[in-house]
Amino acid sequence: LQLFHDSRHRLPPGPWPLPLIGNLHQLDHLPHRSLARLAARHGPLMSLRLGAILTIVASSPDTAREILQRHNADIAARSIGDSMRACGHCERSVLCLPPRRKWRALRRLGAAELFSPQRLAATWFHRQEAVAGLVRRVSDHAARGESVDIGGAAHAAALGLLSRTMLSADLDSGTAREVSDIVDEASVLAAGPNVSDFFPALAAADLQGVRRRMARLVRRMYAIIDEQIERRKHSHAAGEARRNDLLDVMLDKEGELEEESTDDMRRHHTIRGLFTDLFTGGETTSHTIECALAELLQAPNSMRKVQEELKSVIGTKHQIEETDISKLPYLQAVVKETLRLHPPVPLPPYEAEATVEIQGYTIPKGTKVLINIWAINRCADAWVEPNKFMPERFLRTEVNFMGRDFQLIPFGAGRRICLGLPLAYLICPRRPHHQVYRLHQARWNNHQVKLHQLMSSMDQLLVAELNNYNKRFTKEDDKDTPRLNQRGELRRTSSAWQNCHEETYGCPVLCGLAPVVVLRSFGDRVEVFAVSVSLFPSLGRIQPWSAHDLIRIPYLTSVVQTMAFFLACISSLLFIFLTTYIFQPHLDARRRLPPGPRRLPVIGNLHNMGRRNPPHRAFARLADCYGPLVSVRLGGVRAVVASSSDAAREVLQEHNAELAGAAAWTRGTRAATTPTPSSRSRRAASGLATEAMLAPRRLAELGTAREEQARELVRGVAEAAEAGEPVDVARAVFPRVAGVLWRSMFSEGEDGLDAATELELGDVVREAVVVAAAPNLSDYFPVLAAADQLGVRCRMEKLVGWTYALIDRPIERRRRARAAGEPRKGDLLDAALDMEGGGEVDGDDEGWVMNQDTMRGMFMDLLVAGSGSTTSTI
Ligand code: HEM
Repeated sequence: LQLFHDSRHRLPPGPWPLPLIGNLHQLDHLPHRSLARLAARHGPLMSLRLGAILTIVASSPDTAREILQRHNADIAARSIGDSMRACGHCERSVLCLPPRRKWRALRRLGAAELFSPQRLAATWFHRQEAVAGLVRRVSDHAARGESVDIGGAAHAAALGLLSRTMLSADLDSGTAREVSDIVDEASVLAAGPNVSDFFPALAAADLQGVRRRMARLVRRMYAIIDEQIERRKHSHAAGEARRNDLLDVMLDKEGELEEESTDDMRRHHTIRGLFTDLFTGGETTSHTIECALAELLQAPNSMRKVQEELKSVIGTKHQIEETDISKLPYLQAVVKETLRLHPPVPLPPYEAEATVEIQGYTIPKGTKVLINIWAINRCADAWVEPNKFMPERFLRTEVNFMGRDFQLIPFGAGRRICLGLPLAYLICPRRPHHQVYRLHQARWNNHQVKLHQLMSSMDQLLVAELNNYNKRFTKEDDKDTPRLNQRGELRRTSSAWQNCHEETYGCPVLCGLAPVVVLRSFGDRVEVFAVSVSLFPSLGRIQPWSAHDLIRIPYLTSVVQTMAFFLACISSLLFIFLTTYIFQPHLDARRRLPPGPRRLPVIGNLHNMGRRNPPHRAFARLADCYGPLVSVRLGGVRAVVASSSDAAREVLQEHNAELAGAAAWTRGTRAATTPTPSSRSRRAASGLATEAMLAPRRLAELGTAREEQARELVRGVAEAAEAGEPVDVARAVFPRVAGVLWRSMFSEGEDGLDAATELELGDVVREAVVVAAAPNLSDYFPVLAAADQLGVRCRMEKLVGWTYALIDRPIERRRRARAAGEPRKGDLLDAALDMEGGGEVDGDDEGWVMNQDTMRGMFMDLLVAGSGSTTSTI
């Protein structure tokens, strides 16, 4: 139904979604790449359904400009992943907050206290120290001929730098390691696919446990930040000098930024939120440094040019100043080219806060909007050989990443452009050049840099996971099984493996959905490939996984397994549903039912009903073949049709006591607001109606009103006939009949029901008759009734609601008149009000009470049944 709903909007083009999963099957472990491939086929503004979420993806500089510049006022809110809701973090995170007062205040604070030119100038020595420490570490390793985990070292240095800038102090080594681990794990959790993000209705269940794991990390991070806050408060209390850093400023402004709270999770929540975001920002910087070095190691020419530039500008100087950066154009070009090819945030997610039109297409309010920075930065129209690492391209162009040139937006653009851009701008160019310079001096042999050592420290987690797979899927005592050790190196346990060039692991679990990990060894070099065998064809192909991609294996698996679990649940339900309907005809055949046509599985005899003829005619034809008492199966409902006077007498006279219940198949149209009438309450209501409305005395009293209505009807028809116009008899008769019934029930004339309302009442009652008589899937398959696929109950509810509101008016007026002591009118309404509160409550479902609801139901039934049948007779 959602897909049907989408097709009615003028959405941008996109791949055809499957029911339930939408286009999820077309995404693989690197969604920005899969989306870029799809965009090449469907265009730079593309719509998809990711599970239940309508998503628009912008993949070209022009579409990004439209969204982040022209429509930025309407598309500036974040689409928040479920993991970010852990411990309410999204309510205090500048990353997630909607673009309103608090978000503006936090951004202003960050911009003024951390990233303003004055602040950055005042804190240059912190950066100098952090970089010097990193360089020392790298050169020590290099001097000893040891390999270095550059990602881990760069991340530690970035965190050190951030803590010095925010807290004017280093975190102790244990805490720094813990923060680094938390940030690593949190980034993986937040970036990994999560079923809750694609099916928000399931979010409460947190099926993959992502929110739970994130909550543990957030709580730990908040505890570390709280510790720093407490320390600072003690130092203030002890009269130590203020440091005027971000923490001091935020403590001063805490009163303005948050309400006082005694709740432990809400204390200092603004400081906790902002500091957590800023610590997380450090990861992007180390990722960039790592990628720049990885690219340089694979491009000897570029490496040589950087080294020569450094030699000529820096010479024998041991320390490099920030002012030197402007004299190093080639190094700057290397950083820009790295950010172009490897943006650390490739798909920032937004949400449309209003419906907007872009390039003639509609983006409805509430849609998720993804800016595919990865695809935009590689746009073939903007760049020559877009996938090649060519820093030289930036020596010839003024293009910059400050958010104005939309062909290069690694930091995003518009109102939500990266908050840390000024800092990142200063530290990114410095680090690679320090490292390259030192590596060169120490004659570091780049053969020693193994692929996995360039991974960030996140890969430890992956290695543990891979080992888990190995343990689970291979025999523990199998000596031939190569294992990855904790440092990510392959342990070769036998000579057989030494000679083997390819080995495959994995075993099919749950519908064959487990990943198969393939390790290839070429002499010294190890490459890791993964193949995922799944129900989804696009996941089934073999894909080479680079070191960076490797981390995604467990996450891809978890989402695929969760999806598989759901598919298994849904297919089981479908299986039960189908088998029930398939076997029902066989069960029927074993009972001594009246004769009837052969039933088909699932639909039973629905096909015998014909598409055009009304059911009574179809049943009459069946009676000609099978006799006056025919048994049929209408979907899931068994029915017996009586078609002769004898059969009717047996049903309506002899067995009337047992066969007087309402047909089961009226369930689908029964509006939720209508109380289910028990047979006793129905009997009571019909007794009341016969006595108070249809008694000869009462009918005689209303004779004049009926005659007046008939005269008006004839007058209307005659006028139309004179003018030569056709007359819709049903439309003319319905309001008259409904009007007569209204007067009989409530004794109200023009004063109670004016001509316009009478006409509307006629239309509503007429529509209710049509809706109730139309075929409805819910009547034939009661298990589907809750879903109301054809929307029949929903339509009926609207009509019933309108009529109930109308019926309430005379009831209210009469209550007031009776309270004021006005004389009784002796009509059905008076009789019903006399009985109010009375009834027969005997505990079982046969009990009933006369109350407002019973009255509404009774009056509505009389209106629909009375006017429907009378009009069709006329
Ligand atoms: C190479 C370094 C970095 C890159 C490439 C980068 C990239 C990005 C990108 C693409 C966004 C999303 C922008 C959008 O939604 O349009 C972002 C947001 C953000 N970044 Fe960075 N970033 C880097 C470094 C940093 C650093 C060092 C910090 C802080 C210490 C930081 C803090 C933030 C914050 C707080 C936001 C959220 C802004 C908001 O939603 O209002 N970033 N970054």
